[in-house]
Amino acid sequence: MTPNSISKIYLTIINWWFWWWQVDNHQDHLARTVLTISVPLLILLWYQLTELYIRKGRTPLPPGPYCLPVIGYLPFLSSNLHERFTHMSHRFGPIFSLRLGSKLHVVINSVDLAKAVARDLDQTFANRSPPLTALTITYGALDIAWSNNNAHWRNMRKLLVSQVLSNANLDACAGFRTDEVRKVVKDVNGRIGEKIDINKVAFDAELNVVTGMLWGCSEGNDSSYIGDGFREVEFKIIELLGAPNISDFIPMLSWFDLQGRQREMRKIKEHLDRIFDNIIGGRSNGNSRKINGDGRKDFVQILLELKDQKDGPTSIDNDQIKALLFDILTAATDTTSTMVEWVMTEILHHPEIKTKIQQELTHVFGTKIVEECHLSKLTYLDAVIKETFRIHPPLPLLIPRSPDESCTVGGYTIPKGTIVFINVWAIHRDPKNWSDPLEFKPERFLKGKWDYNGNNLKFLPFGVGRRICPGIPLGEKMLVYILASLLHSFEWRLPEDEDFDVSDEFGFVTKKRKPLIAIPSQRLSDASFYF
Ligand code: HEM
Repeated sequence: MTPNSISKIYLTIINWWFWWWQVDNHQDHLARTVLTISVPLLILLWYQLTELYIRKGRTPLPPGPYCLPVIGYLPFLSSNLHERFTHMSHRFGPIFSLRLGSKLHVVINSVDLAKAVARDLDQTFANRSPPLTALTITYGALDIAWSNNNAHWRNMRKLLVSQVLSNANLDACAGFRTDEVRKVVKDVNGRIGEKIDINKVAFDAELNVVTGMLWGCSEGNDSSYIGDGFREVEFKIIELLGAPNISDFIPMLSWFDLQGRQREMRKIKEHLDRIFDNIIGGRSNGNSRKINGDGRKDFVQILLELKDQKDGPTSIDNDQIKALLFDILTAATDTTSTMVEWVMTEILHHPEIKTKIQQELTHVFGTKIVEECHLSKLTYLDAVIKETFRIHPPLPLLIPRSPDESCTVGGYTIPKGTIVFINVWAIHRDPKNWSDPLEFKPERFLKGKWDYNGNNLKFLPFGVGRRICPGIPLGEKMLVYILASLLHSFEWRLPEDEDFDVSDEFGFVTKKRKPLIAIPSQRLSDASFYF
């Protein structure tokens, strides 16, 4: 049946219905009322019976709450999705499903089932199902994070890992990190006794390191391209990526963009587009192609050369370059600064832990400034960072995955195209996995071997399987370097009027609800280390 004939039938029924209601016949009154109520009920019953019939003999869907027709469970979701899902897992079990609008969602809340999805069926569950805001900002999922598991994704990920995040390149770019972290120490020293937004300090440092690695210049530099206010732009992007959008759940409404989310994201995309066009345009004018001081090409240069090899197996186009630059900038900055803020919050909340970290720092660096080459000796600080990741994973539901065929997990069917969350927040706080899970005890990470590579499925702050974060080596280095420098060079205290607050706010990156503001004082006796 064509859509045209369906709409004709639909219009005829509506016309007939209205005509009947307008007939002034009192005998029809009761019949009309009964029919008006019973027709929707019959449709609902028919829908449920059809579902039952289709599913007869098949493994059932995971259990879950009752969902309303059309809108599903949407009206009952609270804003802190990670907490809500964790509560629901206590009621429905380690795997449950819910329909949001017309889309089926499944939430995985246990180590065993996370293993089934991200290890045993890793290949099947390697697709994404990007929300419309993500499609808008990534040129239609041409980036890495939102792309499906295909040749393009493999090519982009390989490029990032081999050209930006390889040990050789990270070693070669050590100068960027040293310069930026020293700049942080100098800037903070210039604001002794003042209130400092810790997230901003860390964000700017990470942004400068990453732009340095990508196109050789940092913010505040004439040729940084990024300009002021990138942090605010990025916060807006993260907000839009995590905010529920009716258009995603009820696709027939997407055309109207009722909440204006796609419109807002399109504006941001135009802004970023201009920045990336400037960078690419600047290089395309022949002689201004950028080579780093030591003779190595920076990442933009490598990408442009690949672009020149038109139709080659690894050639890429302008939009793909921009999507990749977008991914790296946003994936690296907000996560790292959010974690620096959480770690500093927990440390200020636990003075005995701060003392232990500073003793370790004094033991390793004496009264001198922190050097990157000795960071691996900071085992206690490393344990504190890991414990903070356990309690406050910045992506508590990771990035949702989607199976490319129907499959069975934990005895339940997960249909092709379902949106699947791995609830790392629940796994990190499950008493089956951790003793006293709500207590902040870094010592638990001093025993045994813990890393961020998803080897132990009780601890997954960077994800697991083939979609695991490729930025672990850079993220880890920057976190330890910034934190060690802030804590070795300065004493920190909260402003008098500030209460401790460890509450979070769910988002694509889940941040502290209230930004951490702290006041520094000098800690090193030799003032020359601050300049
Ligand atoms: C503290 C720092 C960071 C944290 C906590 C973090 C966390 C994560 C998480 C949880 C994921 C999703 C993994 C999954 O779905 O299983 C992810 C994906 C990703 N991250 Fe990171 N990340 C950090 C730093 C970085 C850095 C520095 C980069 C790059 C320079 C980066 C690039 C990416 C990319 C490209 C993806 C998508 C991977 C894919 O879908 O194949 N991240 N990250």
